[in-house]
Amino acid sequence: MAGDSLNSGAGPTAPLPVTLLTGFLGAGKTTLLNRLLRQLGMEGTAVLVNEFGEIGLDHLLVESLDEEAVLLQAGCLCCTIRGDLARALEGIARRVRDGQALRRVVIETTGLADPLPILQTLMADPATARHFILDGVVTVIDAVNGQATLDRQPEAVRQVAVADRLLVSKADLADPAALQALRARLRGINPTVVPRILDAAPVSITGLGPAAVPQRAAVLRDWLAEAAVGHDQGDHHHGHAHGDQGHRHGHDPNRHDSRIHAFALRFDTPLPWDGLATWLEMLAATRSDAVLRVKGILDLQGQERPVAIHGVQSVWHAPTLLPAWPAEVPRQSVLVFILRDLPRAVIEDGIAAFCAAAVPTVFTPERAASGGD
Ligand SMILES: Nc1nc2c(ncn2[C@@H]2O[C@H](COP(=O)(O)OP(=O)(O)OP(=O)(O)O)[C@@H](O)[C@H]2O)c(=O)[nH]1
Repeated sequence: MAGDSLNSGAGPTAPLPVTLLTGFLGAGKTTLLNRLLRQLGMEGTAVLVNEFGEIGLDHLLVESLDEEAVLLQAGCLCCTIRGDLARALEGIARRVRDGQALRRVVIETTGLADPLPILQTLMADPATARHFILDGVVTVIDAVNGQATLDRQPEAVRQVAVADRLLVSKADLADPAALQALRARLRGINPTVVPRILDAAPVSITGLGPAAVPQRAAVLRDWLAEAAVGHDQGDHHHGHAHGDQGHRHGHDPNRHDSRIHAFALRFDTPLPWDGLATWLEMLAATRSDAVLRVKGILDLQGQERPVAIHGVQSVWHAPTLLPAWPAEVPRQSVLVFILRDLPRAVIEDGIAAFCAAAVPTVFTPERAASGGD
């Protein structure tokens, strides 16, 4: 069963992918959603809209949703979320059982929402985790107000930090220098994602993996390439799991961002599942306050296929075996960490120590599901 530990239970069958669409108040989430819902491939999208305040209006502003839009009860999604969101998703699962051709869910959060409790609900609630899988977190940042929002609002920084895709809106209203400064700041908070400007070009908010269980090699290739961007920010290449101990801490010039940082680690030789899983579980159990999100594609000892893992604070989704390594991508593990007040060296040293001490084992999903031996 998902939601307990990294070694617990097999994944659900054919779960509906869920995209979390965040961004601060007025950033342009609804505008983007309206545009996306008209795009090919977005048919069968159920939209959950959450609002802050007495009267919800956004669901009226989201066009072309018909019966598929569900307005979550007024109230801050991150505060009152667990029951409401789980119930709303349960309703969607019921509709699918009744034969409605729903293919994905988009949750548009209130601008004030902290995305983490929402992610936790998706993964920790057993019934929810059976029917749904997190596809990705998409965060919209307003090019005009983004900097000021990040200065003032810690939740906006968290929205950027945990994002799988960063989309900058209102670039048409911002001057180029300001836009550049904003992009640099976003890269500082989350160097594992390349911010994209929202312009007339087609944009996708789906298949962001690894949580999406990418079935297409192209998705996996793009994810690995983008996550590797984290190396620009003082990362280094790990020759092997217990290799180089050298490291640099991310130096963030923005004081309001400085508690949260994201980086990617890369390992060229196959990792021992037991050592890595034990370390990650221990980390999540003891420092769930500091571990906002972990995601990765792994090359594991004794396993020919890539394995996707992802966790939010102390909650882990069951590891997923992906179809194959794309031909043109070097086989290597990429692990992305989004941390608060936890030095990168703690992660690097912990992984190195646990992997060095691990007895070589063969990873299989069944073995991971049974908790190891
Ligand atoms: N010029 C310009 N205006 C935009 C752009 N994106 C959104 N807007 C405008 O910004 C305003 C807010 O956009 P919404 O899509 O309602 O923003 P939101 O994030 O859903 O807002 P809340 O639900 O209040 O958090 C609207 O007036 C949009 O027309 C953009 O790229 N350029």
